[in-house]
Amino acid sequence: MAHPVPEADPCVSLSDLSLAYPAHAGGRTFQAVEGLSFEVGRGEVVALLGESGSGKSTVARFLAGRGNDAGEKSARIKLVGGSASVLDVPMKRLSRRTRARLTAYTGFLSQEAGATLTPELNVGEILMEPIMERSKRFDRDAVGERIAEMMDLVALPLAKLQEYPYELSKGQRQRVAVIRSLMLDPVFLVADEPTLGVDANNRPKIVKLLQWYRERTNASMLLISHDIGMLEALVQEVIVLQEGQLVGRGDINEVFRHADHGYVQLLAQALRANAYDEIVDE
Ligand SMILES: Nc1ncnc2c1ncn2[C@@H]1O[C@H](COP(=O)(O)OP(=O)(O)OP(=O)(O)O)[C@@H](O)[C@H]1O
Repeated sequence: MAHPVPEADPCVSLSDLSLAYPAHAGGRTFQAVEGLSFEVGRGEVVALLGESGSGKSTVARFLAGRGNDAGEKSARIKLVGGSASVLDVPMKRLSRRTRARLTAYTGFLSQEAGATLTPELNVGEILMEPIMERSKRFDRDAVGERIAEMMDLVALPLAKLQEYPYELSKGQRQRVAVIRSLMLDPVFLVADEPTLGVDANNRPKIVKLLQWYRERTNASMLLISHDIGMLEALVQEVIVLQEGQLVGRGDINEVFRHADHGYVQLLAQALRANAYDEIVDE
């Protein structure tokens, strides 16, 4: 049985990978990703960019080992071509046990994670839950200190630990979700739009938390984000998808400066209009 290797380099490797959603309601299998090849080196932060429906979340969920998590069968992601490995674990036909081992090392922040916090738990319980599920024996003081440090970084007062999700603002809920995704010290973090829907004042706090985490742990990350502040602060390489295929890839500045694909040019223009100049002018 494959065991995840936390120090694997590359941390993620895809070769000609194709992913599909199963046929349902009389429809046909839908191929969401086609012939995708890239690597994420150990300690590297890669961003996946692309328009809505280009396959970013599908890739993210699959690589985080959560391709089968969705309740409905129709939302389960199938590897239908090529190969992928994460922390040296081949992703084809993952057994339940191997998947559980892998997800102990890979953090996942789903899109709109803040909206899916368990309503019956207070923030303290929500943050402790991943640790409690793993083992009842842990150093409470050390965990408490880490939670306090992360709360401080994202400017959440400790009093919030007693509050329930409905008592928090959307941005506060999202910050709690980001902290939660880091609670098990993932060596590989997959984050789908971590700052989406968070107001401009609070977005840099999430960026700061992820930067702090990376500096502390040298974790590898796959980020889906069109947030300039986040790309600028964290990302070395970008991968651009369109209709499930790779249409641009490389150093963030190079890709946008020398975009030879129509969509990449459009994306670069859109990002530039949102202060991307700050990056390219450096
Ligand atoms: N559960 C599902 N069943 C069938 N098709 C799906 C399912 N989820 C997504 N898709 C399809 O797969 C394609 C890729 O979707 P995906 O969510 O990965 O794109 P995305 O780039 O993350 O989009 P967004 O930026 O809007 O989140 C889309 O055409 C989408 O309609």
